[in-house]
Amino acid sequence: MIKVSVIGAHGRMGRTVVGAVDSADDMVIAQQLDAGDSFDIVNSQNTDIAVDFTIPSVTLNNVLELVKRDISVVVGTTGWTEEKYEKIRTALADHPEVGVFIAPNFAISAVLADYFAGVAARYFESAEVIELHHPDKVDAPSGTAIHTAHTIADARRAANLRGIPDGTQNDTSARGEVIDGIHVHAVRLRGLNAHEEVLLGNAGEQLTIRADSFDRGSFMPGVLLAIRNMATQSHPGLTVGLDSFLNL
Ligand SMILES: NC(=O)C1=CN([C@@H]2O[C@H](COP(=O)(O)OP(=O)(O)OC[C@H]3O[C@@H](n4cnc5c(N)ncnc54)[C@H](OP(=O)(O)O)[C@@H]3O)[C@@H](O)[C@H]2O)C=CC1
Ligand SMILES: O=C(O)C1=N[C@H](C(=O)O)C[C@H](O)C1
Repeated sequence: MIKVSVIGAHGRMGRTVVGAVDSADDMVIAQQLDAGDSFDIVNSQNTDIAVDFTIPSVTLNNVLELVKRDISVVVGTTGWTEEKYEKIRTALADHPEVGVFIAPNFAISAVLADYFAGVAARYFESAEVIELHHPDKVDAPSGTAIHTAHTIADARRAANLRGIPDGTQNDTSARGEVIDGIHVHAVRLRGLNAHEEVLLGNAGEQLTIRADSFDRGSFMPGVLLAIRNMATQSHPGLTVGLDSFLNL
């Protein structure tokens, strides 16, 4: 049995992960931690894999605490930057057996939308990303949309595409946040869960790639896949993105 400790266990995703692990034949819940709880109850004897679904401002420290305890981690929390990844790589250098896996999105629909956006982006003059979420989300734009913007930008660079046409001359705040040259727009609406649209345009044509997660159960197959891969295969170091485990 894979012993799984959940950090952020009382949150929306944490509760869903606890339920999914409880229902899995090959896993058992070890410890459940939430805000204010000490990491001292988590150790490499009682925990094979820790799963972190907390908040962007604390997740790096949580991961560093777990690495220090020689525990591999699956992370779904958002808010990651290259600087934060580097801090994890540095910490992992002293723990060569330990792995940290971070996924901006565990839903297969979102992972494929990001992948398809990377395939399509080189063929279109214009590209923009719209993410739509429940209004209780603390960060904007979503981690997924930031990742997709970088995917599109990488594809455009590889294809030597020029800048995206945009004649806007007045205050550009209505044009969303520009991430790696790609405009990203965030909608918060009661009734929504997690949704993303990638709009790609040429003269006279448009391709829309859309992924919808209607409930948090959509993330669970990906979370369980990541736990199993991290527990049963050797994945030392830092791995980012569920596509790493999907043979795309
Ligand atoms: N990768 C993916 O597929 C997905 C990622 N997410 C991301 O996961 C994260 C969590 O989302 P969600 O569950 O909706 O958020 P919630 O706010 O519902 O849950 C976060 C939980 O973490 C707790 N928490 C806060 N600080 C700490 C700490 N230092 N140690 C342990 N627990 C702490 C919070 O407690 P308290 O409320 O008391 O502060 C809360 O219970 C977000 O970043 C979200 O974007 C969400 C869905 C899918
Ligand atoms: O907060 C959420 O709900 C979600 N957060 C992640 C993100 O910011 O991309 C993943 C998914 O969109 C749900």
